[in-house]
Amino acid sequence: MCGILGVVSYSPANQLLYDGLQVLQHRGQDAAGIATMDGDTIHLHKGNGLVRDVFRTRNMRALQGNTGIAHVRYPTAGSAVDHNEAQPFYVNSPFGIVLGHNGNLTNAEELKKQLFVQDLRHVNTNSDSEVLLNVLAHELQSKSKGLRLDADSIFAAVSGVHQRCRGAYAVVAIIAGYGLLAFRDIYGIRPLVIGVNETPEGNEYLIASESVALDTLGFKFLRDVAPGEAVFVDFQGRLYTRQCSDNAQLSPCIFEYVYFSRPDSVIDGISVHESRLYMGEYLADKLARIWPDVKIDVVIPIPDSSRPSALQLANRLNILFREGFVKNRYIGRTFIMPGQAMRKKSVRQKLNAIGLEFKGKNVLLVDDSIVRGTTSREIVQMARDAGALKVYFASAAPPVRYPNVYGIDMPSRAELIATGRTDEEICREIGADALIYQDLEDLKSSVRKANPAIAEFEASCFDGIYITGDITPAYLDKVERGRSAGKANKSADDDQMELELAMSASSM
Ligand SMILES: O=P(O)(O)OC[C@H]1O[C@H](OP(=O)(O)OP(=O)(O)O)[C@H](O)[C@@H]1O
Ligand SMILES: NC(=O)CC[C@H](N)C(=O)O
Ligand SMILES: [Mg+2]
Repeated sequence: MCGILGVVSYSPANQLLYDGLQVLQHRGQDAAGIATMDGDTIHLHKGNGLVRDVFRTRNMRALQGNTGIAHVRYPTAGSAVDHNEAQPFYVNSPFGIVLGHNGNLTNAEELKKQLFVQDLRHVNTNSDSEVLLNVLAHELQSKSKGLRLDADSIFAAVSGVHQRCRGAYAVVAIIAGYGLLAFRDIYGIRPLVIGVNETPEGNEYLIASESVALDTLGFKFLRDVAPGEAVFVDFQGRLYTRQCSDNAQLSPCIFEYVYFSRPDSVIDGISVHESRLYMGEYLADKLARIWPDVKIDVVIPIPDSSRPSALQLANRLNILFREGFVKNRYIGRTFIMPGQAMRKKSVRQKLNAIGLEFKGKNVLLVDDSIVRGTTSREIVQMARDAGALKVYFASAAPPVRYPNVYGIDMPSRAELIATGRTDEEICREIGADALIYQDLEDLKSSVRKANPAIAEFEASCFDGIYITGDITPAYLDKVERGRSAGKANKSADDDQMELELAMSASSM
Protein backbone atom coordinates (compact mmCIF):
# COMPACT_ATOMS: atom_id res chain seq x y z
CA MET A 1 0.00 0.00 0.00
CA CYS A 2 2.14 2.82 -1.17
CA GLY A 3 1.60 6.54 -0.78
CA ILE A 4 1.80 8.92 -3.74
CA LEU A 5 1.85 12.70 -4.23
CA GLY A 6 2.06 15.09 -7.15
CA VAL A 7 2.14 18.89 -7.22
CA VAL A 8 2.21 21.79 -9.66
CA SER A 9 3.10 24.84 -7.63
CA TYR A 10 4.42 28.39 -7.88
CA SER A 11 7.14 27.77 -5.32
CA PRO A 12 9.74 25.00 -4.86
CA ALA A 13 8.11 21.58 -4.62
CA ASN A 14 10.85 19.75 -2.69
CA GLN A 15 9.95 20.62 0.92
CA LEU A 16 6.24 20.35 0.24
CA LEU A 17 6.65 16.84 -1.16
CA TYR A 18 8.91 15.82 1.72
CA ASP A 19 6.37 17.05 4.27
CA GLY A 20 3.60 15.29 2.35
CA LEU A 21 5.52 12.01 2.37
CA GLN A 22 5.92 12.27 6.14
CA VAL A 23 2.14 12.20 6.60
CA LEU A 24 1.82 9.29 4.15
CA GLN A 25 4.59 7.28 5.84
CA HIS A 26 2.01 4.84 7.31
CA ARG A 27 1.35 3.63 3.71
CA GLY A 28 4.91 2.43 3.10
CA GLN A 29 8.02 2.17 5.25
CA ASP A 30 10.45 0.40 2.91
CA ALA A 31 11.54 3.04 0.39
CA ALA A 32 10.89 6.65 -0.54
CA GLY A 33 11.56 8.93 -3.48
CA ILE A 34 10.94 12.38 -4.92
CA ALA A 35 11.25 13.58 -8.52
CA THR A 36 11.02 17.24 -9.52
CA MET A 37 11.00 19.02 -12.86
CA ASP A 38 13.18 22.07 -13.34
CA GLY A 39 13.26 23.53 -16.85
CA ASP A 40 14.21 20.61 -19.08
CA THR A 41 15.67 18.52 -16.30
CA ILE A 42 14.08 15.89 -14.11
CA HIS A 43 15.81 15.53 -10.73
CA LEU A 44 15.28 12.25 -8.91
CA HIS A 45 16.35 10.97 -5.53
CA LYS A 46 15.14 7.69 -4.02
CA GLY A 47 16.33 4.90 -1.79
CA ASN A 48 15.41 2.26 0.77
CA GLY A 49 14.28 3.39 4.21
CA LEU A 50 11.98 5.85 5.89
CA VAL A 51 11.45 9.32 4.44
CA ARG A 52 13.61 10.94 7.08
CA ASP A 53 16.49 8.53 6.32
CA VAL A 54 16.39 8.70 2.52
CA PHE A 55 16.69 12.49 2.15
CA ARG A 56 19.67 14.48 3.34
CA THR A 57 19.97 18.25 2.96
CA ARG A 58 22.15 17.88 -0.13
CA ASN A 59 19.54 15.62 -1.78
CA MET A 60 16.78 18.11 -0.99
CA ARG A 61 18.80 21.00 -2.43
CA ALA A 62 19.27 19.10 -5.68
CA LEU A 63 15.51 18.58 -6.09
CA GLN A 64 14.92 21.89 -7.87
CA GLY A 65 11.69 22.97 -9.52
CA ASN A 66 8.07 23.82 -8.74
CA THR A 67 6.53 20.58 -10.04
CA GLY A 68 7.14 17.13 -8.63
CA ILE A 69 5.91 13.71 -7.60
CA ALA A 70 6.76 11.57 -4.57
CA HIS A 71 6.32 8.02 -3.32
CA VAL A 72 6.61 5.87 -0.20
CA ARG A 73 6.83 2.15 -0.91
CA TYR A 74 5.31 -0.96 0.68
CA PRO A 75 6.38 -3.64 -1.82
CA THR A 76 3.85 -6.05 -3.30
CA ALA A 77 5.87 -7.07 -6.36
CA GLY A 78 9.57 -7.66 -6.80
CA SER A 79 11.44 -7.38 -3.53
CA ALA A 80 11.69 -5.22 -0.44
CA VAL A 81 15.46 -5.09 -0.60
CA ASP A 82 16.14 -4.04 -4.19
CA HIS A 83 16.68 -0.27 -4.08
CA ASN A 84 16.23 -0.19 -7.87
CA GLU A 85 12.54 -0.86 -7.27
CA ALA A 86 12.11 2.26 -5.14
CA GLN A 87 9.91 4.82 -6.89
CA PRO A 88 9.43 7.10 -8.84
CA PHE A 89 10.61 5.25 -11.98
CA TYR A 90 12.02 7.09 -15.00
CA VAL A 91 11.98 6.49 -18.77
CA ASN A 92 13.49 8.76 -21.39
CA SER A 93 11.36 7.93 -24.44
CA PRO A 94 9.17 9.14 -26.12
CA PHE A 95 9.33 11.92 -23.51
CA GLY A 96 11.05 12.09 -20.14
CA ILE A 97 8.50 10.53 -17.81
CA VAL A 98 8.66 9.80 -14.07
CA LEU A 99 5.92 7.78 -12.40
CA GLY A 100 4.78 6.74 -8.91
CA HIS A 101 2.26 3.92 -8.45
CA ASN A 102 0.09 2.67 -5.62
CA GLY A 103 -1.46 -0.74 -6.25
CA ASN A 104 -0.55 -3.93 -8.01
CA LEU A 105 -0.93 -5.04 -11.62
CA THR A 106 -2.30 -8.57 -11.97
CA ASN A 107 -1.12 -9.00 -15.58
CA ALA A 108 2.38 -7.54 -15.13
CA GLU A 109 4.15 -10.66 -16.38
CA GLU A 110 2.18 -10.80 -19.61
CA LEU A 111 2.60 -7.04 -20.13
CA LYS A 112 6.34 -7.30 -19.57
CA LYS A 113 6.57 -9.87 -22.37
CA GLN A 114 4.40 -7.74 -24.68
CA LEU A 115 6.53 -4.67 -23.97
CA PHE A 116 9.67 -6.56 -24.94
CA VAL A 117 8.38 -8.36 -28.00
CA GLN A 118 5.89 -5.87 -29.47
CA ASP A 119 6.79 -2.45 -28.07
CA LEU A 120 10.59 -2.92 -28.05
CA ARG A 121 10.94 -1.81 -24.45
CA HIS A 122 13.17 -3.28 -21.78
CA VAL A 123 11.96 -3.46 -18.19
CA ASN A 124 14.93 -3.69 -15.86
CA THR A 125 13.42 -4.71 -12.51
CA ASN A 126 10.76 -7.08 -11.19
CA SER A 127 8.52 -4.15 -10.28
CA ASP A 128 5.06 -4.04 -11.84
CA SER A 129 5.26 -0.24 -11.54
CA GLU A 130 8.12 -0.12 -14.06
CA VAL A 131 5.91 -2.17 -16.38
CA LEU A 132 3.06 0.31 -15.90
CA LEU A 133 5.37 3.23 -16.70
CA ASN A 134 6.49 1.57 -19.92
CA VAL A 135 2.90 0.83 -20.96
CA LEU A 136 2.06 4.50 -20.38
CA ALA A 137 5.15 5.59 -22.34
CA HIS A 138 4.23 3.32 -25.24
CA GLU A 139 0.63 4.57 -25.27
CA LEU A 140 1.84 8.20 -25.21
CA GLN A 141 4.13 7.43 -28.13
CA SER A 142 1.34 5.90 -30.19
CA LYS A 143 -1.20 8.64 -29.34
CA SER A 144 1.13 11.66 -29.71
CA LYS A 145 0.87 13.85 -32.76
CA GLY A 146 4.42 13.62 -34.01
CA LEU A 147 6.57 15.23 -31.37
CA ARG A 148 3.66 17.08 -29.78
CA LEU A 149 1.33 16.02 -27.00
CA ASP A 150 -1.88 17.74 -25.96
CA ALA A 151 -4.51 16.96 -23.31
CA ASP A 152 -6.53 14.88 -25.83
CA SER A 153 -3.61 12.65 -26.73
CA ILE A 154 -2.62 12.27 -23.05
CA PHE A 155 -6.16 11.17 -22.17
CA ALA A 156 -6.20 8.79 -25.16
CA ALA A 157 -2.98 7.26 -23.80
CA VAL A 158 -4.60 6.74 -20.38
CA SER A 159 -7.54 4.98 -22.12
CA GLY A 160 -4.92 2.73 -23.73
CA VAL A 161 -3.42 2.00 -20.29
CA HIS A 162 -6.89 1.06 -18.97
CA GLN A 163 -7.32 -1.33 -21.87
CA ARG A 164 -4.00 -3.07 -21.31
CA CYS A 165 -3.49 -3.03 -17.54
CA ARG A 166 -5.41 -5.20 -15.05
CA GLY A 167 -5.44 -4.81 -11.29
CA ALA A 168 -5.12 -1.79 -9.03
CA TYR A 169 -3.33 1.43 -9.87
CA ALA A 170 -3.48 4.96 -8.58
CA VAL A 171 -0.78 6.85 -10.46
CA VAL A 172 1.04 10.19 -10.53
CA ALA A 173 3.45 11.03 -13.36
CA ILE A 174 5.32 14.00 -14.77
CA ILE A 175 5.69 14.26 -18.53
CA ALA A 176 8.69 16.49 -19.24
CA GLY A 177 7.71 19.63 -21.09
CA TYR A 178 3.99 19.08 -20.46
CA GLY A 179 2.83 18.70 -16.87
CA LEU A 180 1.49 16.45 -14.13
CA LEU A 181 -0.74 13.49 -14.96
CA ALA A 182 -2.71 11.41 -12.45
CA PHE A 183 -5.19 8.59 -12.92
CA ARG A 184 -6.99 5.83 -11.06
CA ASP A 185 -7.89 2.32 -12.24
CA ILE A 186 -11.40 1.69 -13.49
CA TYR A 187 -12.59 0.33 -10.11
CA GLY A 188 -10.89 3.04 -8.03
CA ILE A 189 -9.44 0.30 -5.83
CA ARG A 190 -6.71 2.56 -4.44
CA PRO A 191 -7.58 6.09 -3.24
CA LEU A 192 -6.58 9.38 -4.94
CA VAL A 193 -7.71 12.94 -4.20
CA ILE A 194 -7.17 16.39 -5.74
CA GLY A 195 -6.65 19.58 -3.76
CA VAL A 196 -6.24 23.19 -4.76
CA ASN A 197 -4.45 26.18 -3.28
CA GLU A 198 -5.55 29.55 -4.66
CA THR A 199 -2.59 31.96 -4.81
CA PRO A 200 -2.24 35.45 -6.34
CA GLU A 201 -0.28 33.85 -9.22
CA GLY A 202 -2.99 31.25 -9.91
CA ASN A 203 -4.16 27.85 -8.69
CA GLU A 204 -1.70 25.28 -7.41
CA TYR A 205 -2.83 21.62 -7.51
CA LEU A 206 -1.89 18.73 -5.27
CA ILE A 207 -2.78 15.10 -5.95
CA ALA A 208 -2.44 12.68 -3.02
CA SER A 209 -3.29 9.16 -1.88
CA GLU A 210 -5.11 10.53 1.16
CA SER A 211 -6.78 13.81 2.06
CA VAL A 212 -4.63 14.07 5.21
CA ALA A 213 -1.81 15.29 2.92
CA LEU A 214 -4.00 18.15 1.63
CA ASP A 215 -4.91 19.20 5.18
CA THR A 216 -1.31 19.19 6.31
CA LEU A 217 0.02 21.06 3.29
CA GLY A 218 -2.69 23.74 3.35
CA PHE A 219 -4.58 22.64 0.21
CA LYS A 220 -8.37 22.69 -0.06
CA PHE A 221 -9.99 19.35 -0.87
CA LEU A 222 -11.49 19.55 -4.37
CA ARG A 223 -12.68 15.97 -4.91
CA ASP A 224 -11.67 12.34 -5.30
CA VAL A 225 -10.27 11.34 -8.67
CA ALA A 226 -13.05 9.16 -10.13
CA PRO A 227 -12.34 5.54 -11.11
CA GLY A 228 -11.07 5.49 -14.69
CA GLU A 229 -10.61 9.26 -14.68
CA ALA A 230 -7.41 11.09 -15.61
CA VAL A 231 -6.37 14.52 -14.36
CA PHE A 232 -3.78 16.58 -16.17
CA VAL A 233 -2.31 19.86 -14.87
CA ASP A 234 0.01 21.64 -17.29
CA PHE A 235 3.03 23.68 -16.14
CA GLN A 236 0.92 26.84 -16.45
CA GLY A 237 -1.42 25.46 -13.78
CA ARG A 238 -4.38 24.67 -16.09
CA LEU A 239 -6.43 21.68 -14.96
CA TYR A 240 -7.93 19.21 -17.48
CA THR A 241 -9.93 16.14 -16.49
CA ARG A 242 -11.55 13.33 -18.45
CA GLN A 243 -13.21 9.96 -17.87
CA CYS A 244 -10.98 7.58 -19.85
CA SER A 245 -13.01 4.38 -19.55
CA ASP A 246 -16.53 3.30 -20.51
CA ASN A 247 -16.53 0.60 -17.84
CA ALA A 248 -15.61 2.53 -14.71
CA GLN A 249 -17.36 1.47 -11.52
CA LEU A 250 -16.31 2.58 -8.04
CA SER A 251 -15.33 -0.40 -5.84
CA PRO A 252 -12.81 0.91 -3.31
CA CYS A 253 -10.69 -1.44 -1.22
CA ILE A 254 -12.49 -1.97 2.09
CA PHE A 255 -9.19 -2.71 3.87
CA GLU A 256 -8.25 0.97 3.45
CA TYR A 257 -11.04 1.74 5.96
CA VAL A 258 -10.24 -1.19 8.25
CA TYR A 259 -6.51 -0.57 8.56
CA PHE A 260 -4.48 1.22 5.92
CA SER A 261 -5.64 4.80 5.79
CA ARG A 262 -5.23 7.37 8.49
CA PRO A 263 -8.43 7.98 10.48
CA ASP A 264 -8.29 11.71 9.69
CA SER A 265 -8.54 11.02 5.94
CA VAL A 266 -11.76 11.12 3.94
CA ILE A 267 -11.77 8.63 1.06
CA ASP A 268 -14.49 8.50 -1.59
CA GLY A 269 -16.72 10.65 0.58
CA ILE A 270 -16.21 8.49 3.68
CA SER A 271 -14.47 9.61 6.85
CA VAL A 272 -12.18 6.72 7.80
CA HIS A 273 -12.62 7.56 11.48
CA GLU A 274 -16.40 7.56 11.20
CA SER A 275 -16.42 4.21 9.41
CA ARG A 276 -14.30 2.74 12.24
CA LEU A 277 -16.76 4.08 14.84
CA TYR A 278 -19.58 2.28 13.00
CA MET A 279 -17.48 -0.90 12.88
CA GLY A 280 -17.39 -0.73 16.68
CA GLU A 281 -21.18 -0.31 16.88
CA TYR A 282 -21.96 -3.25 14.61
CA LEU A 283 -19.48 -5.43 16.45
CA ALA A 284 -21.02 -4.41 19.79
CA ASP A 285 -24.48 -5.43 18.57
CA LYS A 286 -23.20 -8.80 17.38
CA LEU A 287 -21.42 -9.35 20.67
CA ALA A 288 -24.58 -8.55 22.65
CA ARG A 289 -26.50 -11.04 20.45
CA ILE A 290 -24.16 -13.99 20.59
CA TRP A 291 -22.41 -13.55 23.95
CA PRO A 292 -25.29 -12.46 26.20
CA ASP A 293 -23.81 -14.21 29.24
CA VAL A 294 -20.15 -13.31 28.83
CA LYS A 295 -19.05 -10.96 31.60
CA ILE A 296 -16.58 -8.31 30.42
CA ASP A 297 -15.04 -5.88 32.94
CA VAL A 298 -13.07 -3.73 30.54
CA VAL A 299 -12.59 -3.12 26.79
CA ILE A 300 -8.97 -2.54 25.76
CA PRO A 301 -7.91 -1.47 22.25
CA ILE A 302 -4.77 -2.69 20.47
CA PRO A 303 -3.14 0.60 19.46
CA ASP A 304 -3.26 2.27 17.03
CA SER A 305 -5.75 1.39 14.36
CA SER A 306 -8.45 -0.28 16.49
CA ARG A 307 -8.94 2.64 18.88
CA PRO A 308 -12.10 4.22 17.36
CA SER A 309 -13.87 0.84 16.98
CA ALA A 310 -12.95 -0.29 20.49
CA LEU A 311 -14.09 2.99 22.02
CA GLN A 312 -17.44 2.94 20.25
CA LEU A 313 -17.98 -0.74 21.07
CA ALA A 314 -17.43 -0.03 24.76
CA ASN A 315 -19.79 2.97 24.67
CA ARG A 316 -22.51 0.98 22.96
CA LEU A 317 -22.26 -1.86 25.49
CA ASN A 318 -21.80 0.50 28.41
CA ILE A 319 -18.59 -1.23 29.48
CA LEU A 320 -15.52 0.52 30.86
CA PHE A 321 -12.98 1.49 28.15
CA ARG A 322 -9.34 1.70 29.15
CA GLU A 323 -6.03 2.03 27.36
CA GLY A 324 -4.17 -1.04 28.63
CA PHE A 325 -1.26 -1.12 26.19
CA VAL A 326 1.32 1.60 25.78
CA LYS A 327 2.64 1.98 22.28
CA ASN A 328 6.25 2.96 21.74
CA ARG A 329 5.84 5.97 19.49
CA TYR A 330 9.18 5.33 17.79
CA ILE A 331 8.19 1.96 16.32
CA GLY A 332 6.52 1.79 12.92
CA ARG A 333 3.56 -0.30 11.80
CA THR A 334 4.36 -3.98 12.22
CA PHE A 335 1.99 -5.45 9.65
CA ILE A 336 3.73 -3.72 6.74
CA MET A 337 7.25 -4.67 7.82
CA PRO A 338 9.07 -7.17 5.61
CA GLY A 339 9.76 -10.56 7.21
CA GLN A 340 7.82 -12.46 9.85
CA ALA A 341 10.69 -12.63 12.38
CA MET A 342 10.94 -8.85 12.50
CA ARG A 343 7.17 -8.38 12.67
CA LYS A 344 6.99 -10.75 15.63
CA LYS A 345 9.86 -9.14 17.49
CA SER A 346 8.54 -5.65 16.99
CA VAL A 347 5.09 -6.38 18.49
CA ARG A 348 6.84 -6.86 21.85
CA GLN A 349 9.00 -3.79 21.30
CA LYS A 350 6.01 -1.76 20.26
CA LEU A 351 3.36 -2.63 22.84
CA ASN A 352 3.63 -3.11 26.59
CA ALA A 353 0.82 -3.90 29.04
CA ILE A 354 -0.12 -1.76 32.03
CA GLY A 355 -0.64 -4.39 34.76
CA LEU A 356 -3.29 -2.42 36.66
CA GLU A 357 -5.74 -2.59 33.76
CA PHE A 358 -5.53 -6.39 33.47
CA LYS A 359 -4.99 -7.83 36.95
CA GLY A 360 -7.98 -9.87 38.10
CA LYS A 361 -10.22 -8.69 35.23
CA ASN A 362 -12.11 -10.24 32.34
CA VAL A 363 -10.79 -8.20 29.42
CA LEU A 364 -12.05 -7.81 25.87
CA LEU A 365 -9.18 -6.94 23.51
CA VAL A 366 -10.30 -5.26 20.30
CA ASP A 367 -8.20 -5.09 17.14
CA ASP A 368 -9.14 -3.81 13.69
CA SER A 369 -8.16 -7.10 12.03
CA ILE A 370 -6.32 -10.37 12.49
CA VAL A 371 -4.20 -11.20 9.44
CA ARG A 372 -1.21 -13.42 10.21
CA GLY A 373 -2.08 -13.48 13.90
CA THR A 374 1.31 -12.04 14.83
CA THR A 375 -0.16 -9.25 16.94
CA SER A 376 -3.05 -11.17 18.51
CA ARG A 377 -0.93 -14.15 19.64
CA GLU A 378 1.55 -11.87 21.41
CA ILE A 379 -1.07 -9.55 22.87
CA VAL A 380 -3.24 -12.29 24.36
CA GLN A 381 -0.18 -13.72 26.11
CA MET A 382 0.81 -10.26 27.34
CA ALA A 383 -2.69 -9.78 28.79
CA ARG A 384 -2.44 -13.13 30.61
CA ASP A 385 1.06 -12.33 31.87
CA ALA A 386 -0.34 -9.06 33.21
CA GLY A 387 -2.84 -11.01 35.33
CA ALA A 388 -6.08 -11.03 33.29
CA LEU A 389 -8.62 -13.66 34.43
CA LYS A 390 -10.25 -14.14 31.03
CA VAL A 391 -8.99 -12.78 27.70
CA TYR A 392 -11.66 -12.34 25.03
CA PHE A 393 -10.74 -11.07 21.57
CA ALA A 394 -12.81 -9.12 19.04
CA SER A 395 -11.86 -8.22 15.48
CA ALA A 396 -13.56 -5.25 13.80
CA ALA A 397 -13.05 -7.00 10.44
CA PRO A 398 -14.08 -10.51 9.35
CA PRO A 399 -11.49 -13.33 9.09
CA VAL A 400 -8.86 -12.64 6.40
CA ARG A 401 -8.94 -15.93 4.45
CA TYR A 402 -7.88 -15.03 0.91
CA PRO A 403 -4.77 -13.47 -0.61
CA ASN A 404 -4.81 -9.87 -1.76
CA VAL A 405 -3.52 -9.16 -5.25
CA TYR A 406 -4.30 -5.43 -5.41
CA GLY A 407 -1.53 -3.82 -3.36
CA ILE A 408 -1.58 -5.43 0.09
CA ASP A 409 1.28 -7.80 0.78
CA MET A 410 -0.62 -10.94 1.70
CA PRO A 411 -0.17 -13.13 -1.36
CA SER A 412 -0.01 -16.50 0.33
CA ARG A 413 -2.90 -18.37 1.94
CA ALA A 414 -0.46 -20.28 4.13
CA GLU A 415 0.51 -17.03 5.91
CA LEU A 416 -3.06 -16.18 6.90
CA ILE A 417 -4.11 -17.50 10.28
CA ALA A 418 -7.77 -17.86 9.20
CA THR A 419 -7.18 -19.88 6.02
CA GLY A 420 -8.50 -23.41 6.54
CA ARG A 421 -9.38 -22.80 10.20
CA THR A 422 -12.73 -22.38 11.94
CA ASP A 423 -13.23 -19.47 14.33
CA GLU A 424 -12.76 -21.91 17.26
CA GLU A 425 -9.46 -23.11 15.84
CA ILE A 426 -8.26 -19.53 15.32
CA CYS A 427 -9.27 -18.74 18.88
CA ARG A 428 -7.14 -21.65 20.10
CA GLU A 429 -4.23 -20.53 17.88
CA ILE A 430 -4.16 -17.05 19.38
CA GLY A 431 -4.73 -18.44 22.88
CA ALA A 432 -7.89 -16.45 23.69
CA ASP A 433 -10.83 -17.66 25.81
CA ALA A 434 -13.29 -16.64 23.11
CA LEU A 435 -13.09 -14.84 19.76
CA ILE A 436 -15.63 -12.83 17.83
CA TYR A 437 -15.33 -11.50 14.28
CA GLN A 438 -17.30 -8.78 12.50
CA ASP A 439 -19.64 -10.06 9.77
CA LEU A 440 -18.72 -8.92 6.26
CA GLU A 441 -22.14 -7.41 5.61
CA ASP A 442 -21.82 -5.39 8.83
CA LEU A 443 -18.36 -4.21 7.81
CA LYS A 444 -19.73 -3.05 4.45
CA SER A 445 -22.65 -1.33 6.20
CA SER A 446 -20.21 0.45 8.54
CA VAL A 447 -18.37 1.99 5.62
CA ARG A 448 -21.49 2.58 3.52
CA LYS A 449 -23.26 4.38 6.34
CA ALA A 450 -20.98 7.35 5.69
CA ASN A 451 -21.59 7.21 1.90
CA PRO A 452 -24.60 5.11 0.83
CA ALA A 453 -23.76 5.78 -2.84
CA ILE A 454 -21.01 3.14 -2.85
CA ALA A 455 -22.58 0.00 -4.31
CA GLU A 456 -19.55 -2.31 -4.29
CA PHE A 457 -16.35 -2.79 -2.36
CA GLU A 458 -13.18 -4.65 -3.24
CA ALA A 459 -13.27 -7.08 -0.29
CA SER A 460 -11.45 -10.07 -1.76
CA CYS A 461 -9.34 -10.83 1.32
CA PHE A 462 -12.60 -11.52 3.17
CA ASP A 463 -14.80 -13.13 0.51
CA GLY A 464 -12.41 -14.39 -2.19
CA ILE A 465 -14.26 -12.41 -4.89
CA TYR A 466 -11.79 -10.63 -7.16
CA ILE A 467 -13.49 -7.69 -8.82
CA THR A 468 -11.19 -7.49 -11.85
CA GLY A 469 -12.46 -10.89 -13.00
CA ASP A 470 -9.04 -12.16 -14.10
CA ILE A 471 -7.98 -13.94 -10.90
CA THR A 472 -8.15 -17.72 -11.22
CA PRO A 473 -7.08 -20.36 -8.66
CA ALA A 474 -4.15 -21.10 -10.99
CA TYR A 475 -3.11 -17.43 -10.84
CA LEU A 476 -3.23 -17.45 -7.04
CA ASP A 477 -1.18 -20.67 -6.93
CA LYS A 478 1.39 -19.08 -9.20
CA VAL A 479 1.66 -15.92 -7.09
CA GLU A 480 2.02 -18.10 -4.00
CA ARG A 481 4.72 -20.25 -5.62
CA GLY A 482 6.52 -17.15 -6.85
CA ARG A 483 6.47 -15.81 -3.34
CA SER A 484 7.88 -18.97 -1.76
CA ALA A 485 10.49 -19.29 -4.52
CA GLY A 486 11.48 -15.67 -3.88
CA LYS A 487 11.96 -16.52 -0.22
CA ALA A 488 13.93 -19.68 -0.97
CA ASN A 489 16.22 -17.80 -3.37
CA LYS A 490 16.97 -15.05 -0.94
CA SER A 491 20.63 -14.71 -0.07
CA ALA A 492 22.01 -14.08 3.40
CA ASP A 493 22.70 -10.53 2.22
CA ASP A 494 19.05 -10.08 1.32
CA ASP A 495 18.03 -11.33 4.77
CA GLN A 496 20.41 -8.91 6.40
CA MET A 497 19.16 -6.04 4.27
CA GLU A 498 15.52 -6.92 5.05
CA LEU A 499 16.35 -6.94 8.74
CA GLU A 500 18.08 -3.57 8.51
CA LEU A 501 15.11 -2.11 6.64
CA ALA A 502 12.72 -3.37 9.27
CA MET A 503 14.99 -2.12 12.07
CA SER A 504 14.98 1.33 10.53
CA ALA A 505 11.17 1.22 10.26
CA SER A 506 10.94 0.02 13.83
CA SER A 507 12.91 3.00 15.04
CA MET A 508 10.44 5.51 13.62
O1 LIG B 1 -2.56 -10.31 12.51
P1 LIG B 1 -1.40 -9.47 12.13
O2 LIG B 1 -0.63 -10.07 10.99
O3 LIG B 1 -0.53 -9.10 13.30
O4 LIG B 1 -1.96 -8.12 11.49
C1 LIG B 1 -2.95 -7.32 12.08
C2 LIG B 1 -2.35 -6.27 12.97
O5 LIG B 1 -1.42 -5.45 12.22
C3 LIG B 1 -1.86 -4.10 12.22
O6 LIG B 1 -1.20 -3.34 13.22
P2 LIG B 1 0.12 -2.46 12.96
O7 LIG B 1 1.02 -2.65 14.10
O8 LIG B 1 0.69 -2.77 11.62
O9 LIG B 1 -0.38 -0.95 12.85
P3 LIG B 1 -1.24 0.02 13.80
O10 LIG B 1 -0.28 0.61 14.80
O11 LIG B 1 -1.79 1.03 12.85
O12 LIG B 1 -2.33 -0.74 14.48
C4 LIG B 1 -3.34 -4.17 12.52
O13 LIG B 1 -3.80 -2.98 13.12
C5 LIG B 1 -3.43 -5.33 13.49
O14 LIG B 1 -3.09 -4.91 14.80
N1 LIG C 1 1.75 -1.36 -2.22
C1 LIG C 1 1.93 -0.79 -3.39
O1 LIG C 1 1.19 0.08 -3.81
C2 LIG C 1 3.12 -1.32 -4.18
C3 LIG C 1 3.38 -0.69 -5.54
C4 LIG C 1 4.19 -1.63 -6.41
N2 LIG C 1 3.40 -2.80 -6.75
C5 LIG C 1 5.49 -2.02 -5.72
O2 LIG C 1 5.63 -3.15 -5.29
O3 LIG C 1 6.37 -1.20 -5.59
MG1 LIG D 1 -2.59 -2.76 14.90
